Amino acid sequence: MRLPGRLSAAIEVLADIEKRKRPVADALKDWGLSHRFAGSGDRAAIGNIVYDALRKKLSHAHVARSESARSLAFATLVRDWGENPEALNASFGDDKFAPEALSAKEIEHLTRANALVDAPEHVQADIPEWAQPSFESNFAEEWIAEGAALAERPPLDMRVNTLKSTREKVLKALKKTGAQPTNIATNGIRIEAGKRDSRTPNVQAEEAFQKGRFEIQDEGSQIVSELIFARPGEKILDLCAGAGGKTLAMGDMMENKGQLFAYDSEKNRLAPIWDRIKRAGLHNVQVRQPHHDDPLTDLIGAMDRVVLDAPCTGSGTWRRRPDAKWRLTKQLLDQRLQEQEEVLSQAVPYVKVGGFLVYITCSVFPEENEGQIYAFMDENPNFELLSAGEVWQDLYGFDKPMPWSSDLKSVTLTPASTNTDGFFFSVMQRTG
Ligand SMILES: C[S@@+](CC[C@H](N)C(=O)[O-])C[C@H]1O[C@@H](n2cnc3c(N)ncnc32)[C@H](O)[C@@H]1O
Repeated sequence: MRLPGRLSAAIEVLADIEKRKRPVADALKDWGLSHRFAGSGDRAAIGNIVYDALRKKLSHAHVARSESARSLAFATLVRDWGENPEALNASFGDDKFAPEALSAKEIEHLTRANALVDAPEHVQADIPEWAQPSFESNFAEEWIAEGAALAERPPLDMRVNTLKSTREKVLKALKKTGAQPTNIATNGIRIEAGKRDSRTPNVQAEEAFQKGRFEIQDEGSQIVSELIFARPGEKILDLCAGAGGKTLAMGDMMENKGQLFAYDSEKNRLAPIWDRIKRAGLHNVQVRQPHHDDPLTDLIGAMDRVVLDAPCTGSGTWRRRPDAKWRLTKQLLDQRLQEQEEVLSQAVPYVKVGGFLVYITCSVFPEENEGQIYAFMDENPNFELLSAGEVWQDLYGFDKPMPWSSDLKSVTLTPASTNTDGFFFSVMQRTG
């Protein structure tokens, strides 16, 4: 397929997503199944147009003066991919798969200079209007830039498993992909986001991945995992372990010594963890599944650290899941806040006196972050907020990009500040 056919396909998929309110991955998969002639390059290019269109849905619609699937797709090509509208029209001439050519009016809109100057601020930031107060309170005058950075394409990040390899060796194995060391995370590797129709390399097909020498993990997630400061020999409960991204990173930091307990209230979420543990060569992880008898009673009062990678809105990952950005509602945020309160109080009994409670989210909303831990400490005066700064300086020194911090203790990573996904990290010590 050439670009005109790919553009038509992207318009079809975007219309399907809008009409049936379905996740983008499902809509793309269905399109692929019903168009088996399309090659992997076509699918990647169509996916890129669809994801880019959704990332900047509001600003594209403002510029194009229409929210239609057609307008979003064309705006993506002109604003993000640098296509010239007249040249696009000319390329449609002999292509039977091309969409209808752009009208003079459409071209006028798409090429208007400074088209976002008169746009409402949340449109400039490409975030839902209801989320504006949260962004403003978190990021002050930087909030539009922070929103806009969450609307860019993300890189592909990997964490080297030091139990099995070194960063140098994995970099060598992935040389042809253009992989480079990450800027902040100690053992991270990054393949920068491509432009236009470029394909992300399938690193999971590499021998180094199959042999457990690296895992896919965003650099922000790697950084918060390092900040947990898991030490060899400790006992640590990962209470919201899910598929085990943080579990694996902690296991590596613990050098396979001590005991890690991985639990999640949703059995299905734990499903990938066994394979991942095995591939990583970890021997010190016990997976505990939900059970009608409490599966964690033996851990009460015994944990050096309890890690809460809490259920959250995922607003820090909007670059990767732009459709979730538009599906999120204030009601869903309120639901997550309730779950976070519950999981925080659930964690308390397992933390030994002198031990640490780590609270992490992949959200940039202060309600889910500082709001939760300060409310928790009001209720639990035997927990004291520590500064993540010291560990940060030990690990990364002073010359790396710095995260946001409203209290100089907890930290918020963002695409605009640390060039990572958005993450919140805080650590509290149990004093009594
Ligand atoms: C952000 S995800 C965890 C991601 C995972 N730690 C990783 O790094 O791949 C949050 C997880 O918390 C789980 N969860 C929600 N409420 C919980 C609860 N009360 N107790 C334990 N797990 C819970 C969810 O099922 C979900 O898998």
